[in-house]
Amino acid sequence: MTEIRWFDDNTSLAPALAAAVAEDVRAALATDPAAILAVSGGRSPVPVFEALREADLDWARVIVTLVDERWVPETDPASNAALVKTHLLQGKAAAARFLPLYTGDASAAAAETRLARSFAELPRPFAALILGMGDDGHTASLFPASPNLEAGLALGGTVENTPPCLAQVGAIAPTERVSLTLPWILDARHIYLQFGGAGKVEVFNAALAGPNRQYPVSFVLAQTRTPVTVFAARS
Ligand SMILES: O=C(O)[C@H](O)[C@@H](O)[C@H](O)[C@H](O)COP(=O)(O)O
Repeated sequence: MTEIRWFDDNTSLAPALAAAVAEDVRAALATDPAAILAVSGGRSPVPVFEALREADLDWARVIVTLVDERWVPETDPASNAALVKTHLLQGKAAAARFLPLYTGDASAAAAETRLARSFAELPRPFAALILGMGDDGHTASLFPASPNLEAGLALGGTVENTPPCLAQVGAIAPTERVSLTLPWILDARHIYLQFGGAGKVEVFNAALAGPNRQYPVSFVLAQTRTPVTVFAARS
């Protein structure tokens, strides 16, 4: 269920990934009143966002949300919401509705119930979901160092018995994060995993070997429920 598409660099990868995601959203809008797109933060998605925002879609029927968030307000440079608003929700895509994860609660843990209510109202599944991957094999904010990684992976869990969002603390000091849990990540018609650089290629190959808590992304690659297309840049 995992296809791998190789590119020389992120510059050549970005338009191809944007086109694939746009096609998934378009297909969802052809049958459903709204399409939900979940995206990751970090540096890699920026050129993808800037290509995707120009896609000819009925953006007014698209809901964009995040796969994870650092627990900071949008005024903070670490905010994924700010990244998405700056690079994706511009131009044609400005018409989309945005569902942030940062709620202003004192902590991500305090916001979990509120976030569960927001996600319960979303039509499912996600039309498309874009994941990144860190040098340590993390994806979303499911870090090997997270003390509650097991709760985030919720192996064997379903969207019915697993909260959509869980705080991930202690993984990245000093910022607490909130992450979609794995069952909710997998509740998508199509998952895209994007990464680049020789170091990450090595981590990716290790994660391909099979499910391994040392590389949380491996649980996305090992599952057979949701199609995964990897967009990998060699440099
Ligand atoms: O909030 C985040 O930082 C992301 O969701 C995170 O999981 C990201 O996808 C990876 O860390 C890769 O980040 P880069 O694209 O910057 O390498």
